[in-house]
Amino acid sequence: MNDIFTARGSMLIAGVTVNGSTVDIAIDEEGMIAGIGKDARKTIDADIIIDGSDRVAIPGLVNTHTHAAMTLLRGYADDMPLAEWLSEKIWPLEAHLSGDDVYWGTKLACLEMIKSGTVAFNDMYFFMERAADAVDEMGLRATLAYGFIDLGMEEKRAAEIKATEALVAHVKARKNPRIQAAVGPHSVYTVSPEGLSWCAEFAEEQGIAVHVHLSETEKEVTDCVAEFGKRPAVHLDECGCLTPRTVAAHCCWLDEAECRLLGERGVSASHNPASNMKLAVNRAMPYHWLKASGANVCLGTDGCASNNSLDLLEEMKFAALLQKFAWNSQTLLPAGEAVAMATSAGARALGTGPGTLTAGAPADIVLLDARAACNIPLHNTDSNTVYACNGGAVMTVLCQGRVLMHERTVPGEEEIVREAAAAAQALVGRAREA
Ligand SMILES: C[C@H]1O[C@@H](n2cnc3c(O)ncnc32)[C@H](O)[C@@H]1O
Ligand SMILES: [Zn+2]
Repeated sequence: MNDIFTARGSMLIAGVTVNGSTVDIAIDEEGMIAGIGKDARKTIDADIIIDGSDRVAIPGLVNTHTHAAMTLLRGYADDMPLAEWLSEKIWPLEAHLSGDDVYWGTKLACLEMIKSGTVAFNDMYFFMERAADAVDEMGLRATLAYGFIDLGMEEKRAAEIKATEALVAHVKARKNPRIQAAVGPHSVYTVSPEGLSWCAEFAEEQGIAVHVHLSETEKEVTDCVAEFGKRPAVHLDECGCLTPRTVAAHCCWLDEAECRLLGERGVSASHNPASNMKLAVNRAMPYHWLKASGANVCLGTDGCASNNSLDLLEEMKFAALLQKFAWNSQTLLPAGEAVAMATSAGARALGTGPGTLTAGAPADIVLLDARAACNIPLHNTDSNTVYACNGGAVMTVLCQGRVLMHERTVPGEEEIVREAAAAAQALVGRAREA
């Protein structure tokens, strides 16, 4: 079994179920899908064969908003409103974070994401050079942003600019095609207009993404209107932060005009339903307005302190249910659209390919257990994937044709669990002593 993690060459996933049909998926030496269909095995001379019988293949899932290393803060502070949660619990603990914490926290996040079918994620946090080490070793794709927070202070802004420039230079120097840098202005309530404008200009100059929280709570909107005389999306736009390279997380309290603005600017809007419900932000993303506007609506989990897991299969169900419930519409966000949010829309947001199982696409593939109770009967793959299954049904995960998990085994799992648990305990200990 170990060979499959290190073996390189062409690969065949034989006799796997895709959208109700039994097909082969051929993968070339570059990790691209060479062919998919009944005759796909003829397109390559496979070095490795994975038995796809009793498996359902779906595209790899893409988590478009998280703070990966917050796995270490899982369960540390629950059942609180966002402003108090951040200022009284999360930020005081994060003040004691070390680079090693971020390394082990991100390794744990990668492990959890792989185990639940995620192949790519959009991350915003601190000590991101160490997050890059973790991603490198775990084999997923990631877009990494330093969480830029200047709180309106010029001195702090200079430090945040330095940290952002350093991360971008570091990621570019690594030359790992799976890892990209982004600029991460945290939000309109933690970053000054000068800071937001610098982030927008630097991202444009570097040709990289902008990752920002937007309109998560009603307080964010009322405070923004009181301070700047405009709503958050308009404010971000005037600072240059709304572009086709932007991923805006949450978007709960956008009005209809702001949704149109996001559509006009080609923004990706990341829906994070579990975090929004847990923090009781009291309004669901207006998916119907964003969809009508042409914005690219994708899916995220947010961090493990507000979710408290990183399972996009669960998140698809939360999204489909929350939209129906909040907007009183049984037809809103059907299963097929929820799958597209977590796959093709996510891949578009992060620029990682089409996010589909098609010839010429990167072989980012998840094999679900077709014999698991959640897949019996298999009338409709999208329905079972969204409404019945969770990450426990994921058996095998490939990213760019490389096997990251097979038959639920991920290399190095025991060490990651042990070291991440120790890091979390030591972090809380340091904060208590301070
Ligand atoms: C990068 C910083 O962002 C913080 N964070 C984590 N979750 C959220 C959220 O839902 N809204 C706003 N900010 C959040 C994280 O703790 C870091 O400090
Ligand atoms: Zn967040």
